[in-house]
Amino acid sequence: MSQETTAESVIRCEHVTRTYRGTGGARLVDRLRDDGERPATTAVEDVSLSVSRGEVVGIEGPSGSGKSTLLHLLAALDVPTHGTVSVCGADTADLSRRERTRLRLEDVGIVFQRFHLFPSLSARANVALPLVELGVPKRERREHAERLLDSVGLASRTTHTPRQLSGGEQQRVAVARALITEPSLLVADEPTGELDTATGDRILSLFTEAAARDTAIVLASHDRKALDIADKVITLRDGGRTDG
Ligand SMILES: Nc1ncnc2c1ncn2[C@@H]1O[C@H](COP(=O)(O)OP(=O)(O)OP(=O)(O)O)[C@@H](O)[C@H]1O
Repeated sequence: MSQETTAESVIRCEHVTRTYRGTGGARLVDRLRDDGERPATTAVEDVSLSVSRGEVVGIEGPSGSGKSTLLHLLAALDVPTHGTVSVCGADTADLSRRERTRLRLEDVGIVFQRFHLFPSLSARANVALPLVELGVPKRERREHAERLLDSVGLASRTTHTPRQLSGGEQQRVAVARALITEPSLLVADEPTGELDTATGDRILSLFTEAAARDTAIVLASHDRKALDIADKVITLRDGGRTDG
C-alpha cells in the first residue's frame, strides 16, 4: 500500500506508465512491416495517486502532458504498460475486456472531451442509455433521464438529437449521461471546456453534489474554476507528476 492509499480508495494508481508504440496513423502495410524501430511515446510515466470516496482530484498540465491518457487509465478504458491501476478494488489489467466494460457500466461515469453522443438518439435516449444496458424499465429510465436533463438546464431539449444542440448543450447531455448510474467514480476530461460561465458553474455544482454523495471525481482541466472545486490538484508535465 502506498502512503497515499487508504481503505476508502476508489482508485489506487501505483507507478503507472503508459507507452504508445509509434504506430499511430501509419498505414497497415507499414505496421505489418514494423520492426520495432519506430519511436514510442511515453504519455504517462511513473504516476501514483489515489482517490477516495467523495474526493475531487483535479489534473492540470499543458497540452500533451498526458492528462487524457491518465484519465483513460483511471476509467478502465485502457490498461497501463507498467504499474497498476485498481478501480473499486479491481486491478484493471487482471480483467477481460468484457469485465472492464461491466466495471465501467456499473461503477464509472465518463465525460469525454468530444462527448461521444449517439447522433441518431435524442438527448433523453443518450442520457438513459446506460440504464438500458443495466435493464432498468423504460418508464423509470425516461423519468430519471428527464430529471437529470432538467438539472443541467435542458428540460426543453429532451427530444433534440445531438446535431440540433450546441456544443455546450451536448456537453451537458454528456454530463447527465455520466451521472445517471450514480457511479462510484466520475472521470471528466475538460467538462467545462465548451460552456459559458453560468452553465459551467452549474455543471461544477452537480459535480460537487455528486462528491457529497460519495462519488470520487477526477477531472482534467485548463479551467481554474473547475480545478478550484478539487480537494487536491496534481500537475503533469511530460507524463510525470511535478506537484511533489
Ligand atoms: N493513441 C496514441 N498513440 C500514440 N501517441 C499518443 C496516443 N494518444 C496520445 N498520444 C501522445 O501521448 C502524449 C499525451 O497525450 P494526451 O492526449 O494524454 O495529453 P493531454 O495532456 O490530454 O493533451 P490535451 O490537453 O491537448 O488534450 C502526447 O504526446 C500524444 O501525442
